[in-house]
Amino acid sequence: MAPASNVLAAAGVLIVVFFYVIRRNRRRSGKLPPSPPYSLPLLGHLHLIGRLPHRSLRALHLRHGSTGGLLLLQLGRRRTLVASTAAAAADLFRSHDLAFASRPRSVAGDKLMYGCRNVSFAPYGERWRRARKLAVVHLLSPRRAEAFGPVRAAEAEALVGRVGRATRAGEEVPVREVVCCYANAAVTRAVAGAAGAAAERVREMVGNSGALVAGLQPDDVLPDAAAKVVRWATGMEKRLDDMAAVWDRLLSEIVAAREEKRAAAGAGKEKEEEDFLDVMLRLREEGGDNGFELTDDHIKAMLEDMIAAGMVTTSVTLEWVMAELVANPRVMGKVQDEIARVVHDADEPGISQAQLNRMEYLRATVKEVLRLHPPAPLLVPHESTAPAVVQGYEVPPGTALFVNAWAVGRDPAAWDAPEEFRPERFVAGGAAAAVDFRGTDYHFIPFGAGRRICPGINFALPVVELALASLLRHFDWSLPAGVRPEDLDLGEAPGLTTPLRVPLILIPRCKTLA
Ligand code: HEM
Repeated sequence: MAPASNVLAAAGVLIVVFFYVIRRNRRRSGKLPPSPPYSLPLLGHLHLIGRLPHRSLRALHLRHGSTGGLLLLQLGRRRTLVASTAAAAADLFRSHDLAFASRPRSVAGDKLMYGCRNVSFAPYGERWRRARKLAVVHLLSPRRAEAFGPVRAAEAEALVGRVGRATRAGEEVPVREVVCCYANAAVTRAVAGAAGAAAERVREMVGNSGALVAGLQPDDVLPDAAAKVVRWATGMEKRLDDMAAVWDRLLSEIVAAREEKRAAAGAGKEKEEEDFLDVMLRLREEGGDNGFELTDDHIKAMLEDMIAAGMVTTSVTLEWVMAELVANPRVMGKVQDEIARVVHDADEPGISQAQLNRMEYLRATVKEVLRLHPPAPLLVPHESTAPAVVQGYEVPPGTALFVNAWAVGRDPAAWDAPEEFRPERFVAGGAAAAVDFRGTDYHFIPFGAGRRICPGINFALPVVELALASLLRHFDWSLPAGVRPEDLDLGEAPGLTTPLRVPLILIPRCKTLA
């Protein structure tokens, strides 16, 4: 063949290959959910995510997402599907829950939670199922939540006492600190019986660990070996190892002290008096819980998981409720009137669960806060283990999933006046009176939905409601001099959970205490 025809033939082949590649890419990208156009080598779309990922992701969805509410991002090495509308959340939880029921691997989770031998970060499978069942049956069921009533009542009384002392001393109250102390004590006592100095150490550890798992980690972005080098070079590896060692010392001490006490007490406690640690030790002595292996590491991982998952979320919720109430004095007045109507005997020391159940407006207020400020705005990341076709788009296995509960709670297709703080929508006669957060109303998912829905709802609600009713029954609350409600900064701090950016400081005035 002559050289000129060689060149022509080669050009022809190139043109055919070129058009084949273009067509194939078009066909493939036609099937994948839409993505923002600009992606950088290694980083992918990471440069488009700001300090508050739930806000960045909603902004990206509005510019580049599908009309159904899906967006596909490449976040470093992780292909990530983002669901930002109620319709997308409904489709995922209703039709693809099993495919997306796992968790992406996290080195911080591995190191801090004994190789993910806990519930929250465990990959989907038999081990996760058994660990979750253990926690639900023995700590988080409605019956167990009721049994912990006296612990909650004692801690609510301590909370009122603490605020009362500040009031008498004419001091401002750092709301985050007092509600953290309360939530820590209420959760830690039910989980591990720890009180006083041990509970204080636990509180400090939970705070420090939160900072280490917040934000994007090197292993989210880089291949394993490169991520390890970055963790080592930045000191992250050492910080994680040190933190894991301190947690392990603390949890080992708590477990050993309890084993000693149980051995000394002989037959042990009545079953109703047991905390979660007692139950796990008893089950181990009896030969395990239905095949779930209860090694020391499993027990410590479960304790740490329940304490961390329960304490931060409930205290973050309480601080947000107090912030929204001082920003909306009309709502605060209505909640206080309701409490006064239900608890009319001033000499009654505490507030019973039956009384809390009659406080419809207080419950609606907590719901409205969870709609606007879900403590975990992107839930906990999920990961798919099987291919799925979601709203006609192909999503390959191994894709991480962020469900933006914060954006879903503000979806204008699902909520009237979504940006307004209006608890009335949740009371009888309101547009959302029948809407609940237990996983069937997909436009209201502060606890998630589907298989990985928070199992702690029954435990969390009385903790939050009792503290709130006690704080509002005994005190009037106002902002420090010179700060007007409209000046209050209602921005979030970044992290897996998002407290207020600026810790809330309030002035209480005693209503009922001598
Ligand atoms: C207001 C309080 C709370 C909120 C808003 C909340 C929210 C959440 C959310 C969004 C998830 C992730 C759901 C998902 O991945 O789709 C979760 C998981 C979890 N929560 Fe909660 N939570 C709260 C209280 C609690 C409490 C008190 C406990 C236990 C004492 C608890 C234990 C857990 C556990 C163990 C998981 C992991 C479930 C799994 O992966 O299977 N939570 N929670």
